Amino acid sequence: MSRMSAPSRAAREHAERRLGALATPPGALGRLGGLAVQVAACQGQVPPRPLEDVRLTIFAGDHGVAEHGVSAFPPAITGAMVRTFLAGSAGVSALAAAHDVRVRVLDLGVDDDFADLDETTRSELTRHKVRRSSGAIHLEDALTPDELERALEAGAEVARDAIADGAQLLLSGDMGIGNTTPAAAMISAVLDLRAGEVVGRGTGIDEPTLRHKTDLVDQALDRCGPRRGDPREVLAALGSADLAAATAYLLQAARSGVPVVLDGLMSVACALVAERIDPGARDWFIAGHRSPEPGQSLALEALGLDPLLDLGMRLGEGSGAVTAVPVLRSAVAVLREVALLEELGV
Ligand SMILES: Cc1cc2ncn([C@H]3O[C@H](COP(=O)(O)O)[C@@H](O)[C@H]3O)c2cc1C
Ligand SMILES: O=C(O)c1cccnc1
Repeated sequence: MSRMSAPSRAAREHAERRLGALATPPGALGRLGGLAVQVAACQGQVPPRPLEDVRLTIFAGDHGVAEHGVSAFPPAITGAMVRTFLAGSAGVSALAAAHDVRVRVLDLGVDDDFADLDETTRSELTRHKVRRSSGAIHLEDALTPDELERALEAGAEVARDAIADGAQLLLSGDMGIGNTTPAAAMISAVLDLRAGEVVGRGTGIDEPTLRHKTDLVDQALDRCGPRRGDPREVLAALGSADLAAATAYLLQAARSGVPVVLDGLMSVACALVAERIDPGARDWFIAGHRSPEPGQSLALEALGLDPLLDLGMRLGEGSGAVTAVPVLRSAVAVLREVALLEELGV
């Protein structure tokens, strides 16, 4: 049974009336207007509260399929990048610092024991760890049923804890060499497409590698068979611990009535699965940006979401979502602070 409720219709209508009454020509704020109305509807409050507490969770994990020649980079990069997030010096770290977004990285399935980290950092990083790497999806399921349950519970708990601690807006990010392969497989399965329409170049693979990656995704889809009709089976067969946790995180945010900004391919693949698990979740999702990955645009279209930014970014990590945060804050500011036309006294 669905535990999803819709954003407040009363607040939406109130926000639309306020938007229409602002001291601006009708429609002059463009998409900022609709965005402000969406935030007000999600918060159930007009004008909406400023988005002060904004948090990104990066779900990290390795992928068995990455050992089979689908990425331009080796799997050892995943653990190295996790250490870079912890040091605050990754691409997304710079963006998050610029836009006052708190970043948390969690190891759901990195093929690394992080024995070099101090005990506090290590236990915080790995407390939700499900396994080291996930199954190579063209050969075997990514997760056992028990691992899937643990990953789903972890993602939900992370969102619940952040919200209980005051988060007003959540963002989801990813780290895991090879993860554009399971993400493309998940999107292909849900949208019932062959891999050729969905698979993209990820970190920048060449033409022969792209053909090989596409073949492996088709093999994974064939192996999955009719189970692809069930979104949870899609996560277990074609996903990973990190992608399952990210899906549950998005779902929990929606169920708790907190809006989420989506990022690139991985985040949007998880959002698509979340919407299939609990229809209506998408009303709580805001598409931060468009990635050049074809699967990301296909999934956004299926979700009925129009991304805020289109900067050609294909980094992942939550970087596109973080870059969209100032646009969202701008939308909230205009609905809160702009005078009403009637106050002009003309
Ligand atoms: C140094 C480096 C930093 C990254 N940060 C995010 N990704 C991104 O690239 C990976 C997905 O692409 P593929 O499926 O082609 O491997 C993921 O780790 C994603 O987060 C990175 C990749 C690299 C190499
Ligand atoms: O769409 C993304 O977020 C993306 C694309 C390529 C590599 N990493 C992430």
